[in-house]
Amino acid sequence: MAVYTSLSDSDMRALVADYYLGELVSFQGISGGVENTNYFLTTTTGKYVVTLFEEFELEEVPYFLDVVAHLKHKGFNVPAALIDIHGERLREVNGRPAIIVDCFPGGELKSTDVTSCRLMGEALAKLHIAGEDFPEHRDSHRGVAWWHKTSQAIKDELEPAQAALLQSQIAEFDAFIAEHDDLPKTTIHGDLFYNNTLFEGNKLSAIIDFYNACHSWAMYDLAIVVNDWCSDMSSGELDQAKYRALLKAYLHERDATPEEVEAWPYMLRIAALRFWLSRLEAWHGAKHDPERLAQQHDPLEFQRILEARVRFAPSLVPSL
Ligand SMILES: Nc1ncnc2c1ncn2[C@@H]1O[C@H](COP(=O)(O)OP(=O)(O)O)[C@@H](O)[C@H]1O
Ligand SMILES: N[C@@H](CCOP(=O)(O)O)C(=O)O
Repeated sequence: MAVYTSLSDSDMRALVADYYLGELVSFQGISGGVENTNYFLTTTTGKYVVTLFEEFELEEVPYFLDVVAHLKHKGFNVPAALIDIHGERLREVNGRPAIIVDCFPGGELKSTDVTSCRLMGEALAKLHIAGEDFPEHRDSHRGVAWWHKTSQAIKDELEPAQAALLQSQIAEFDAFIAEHDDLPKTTIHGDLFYNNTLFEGNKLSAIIDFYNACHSWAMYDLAIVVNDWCSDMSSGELDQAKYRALLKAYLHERDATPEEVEAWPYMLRIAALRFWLSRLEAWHGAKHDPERLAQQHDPLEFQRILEARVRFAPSLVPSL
């Protein structure tokens, strides 16, 4: 279970007393996520989620809270931090930065289908348009500099063919992006896997977990979404019906420029590489701790997706 920082009953009571949330009724650690500690919290006024940030220090968190506040202001169902009795939205709890947000209705999808892919494509395009005028521009903490550093640091742990694949893909992307530094950017989610959405029946009820948000290429974010929502995880291959539904809905809301069409195959590959690498890093970091290792996502899934996109990367537009 991904509860890295445990909260006792008295910790939680003290926390709740600092908000206008009535009395504590119950709380329970949330399994599922791997980055932060999350608790479901029930009080006499409703249901909430407490998040303790495990990867960021206090001063790094406001950017992410600002992104969510911006999108909420524009009408998206996203988890904005609640304000406490001191007028603050961010505090430290047991040494970690912490927030409380509303708990949204709905549940995680067990798997994606054509309908959910269509809804995601439409919502993602609207998110990208809404993020264009967000004034804070933060680079990704798992962006170009990170994948250079991490691929170097981890290469000796890999099979020679894996290390060669990583290096060749990074070099190919570097060469492409050096010639295309004006590719459209916006505020992106950066980790919009289907387990970061909630659905009520056939309705997308919320988008959560904005802690990989950054200012980056819209096509990179779209590729992150496509690789997770539209891939067969056992082979890495794209499900063409889901893929077409997601792209058609996205492009209906937001036109792609010719440069974005050209960038698309590179983005599919580098987006796969980014998650292969973060999973490899987490896997190797946890390998001496069986409990933590058991919580990690399988790196091989994204190696297979990358290999599949190297074999065949579809174009953005003629697929419709
Ligand atoms: N605001 C929320 N409303 C409802 N469920 C939530 C909310 N925030 C998190 N969850 C649940 O907790 C799980 C883990 O949260 P997530 O933010 O993905 O964790 P992590 O930051 O570790 O990736 C989600 O998959 C979802 O089921
Ligand atoms: N989506 C990433 C992992 C991000 O962490 P999570 O806590 O949202 O699962 C992946 O699948 O590698």
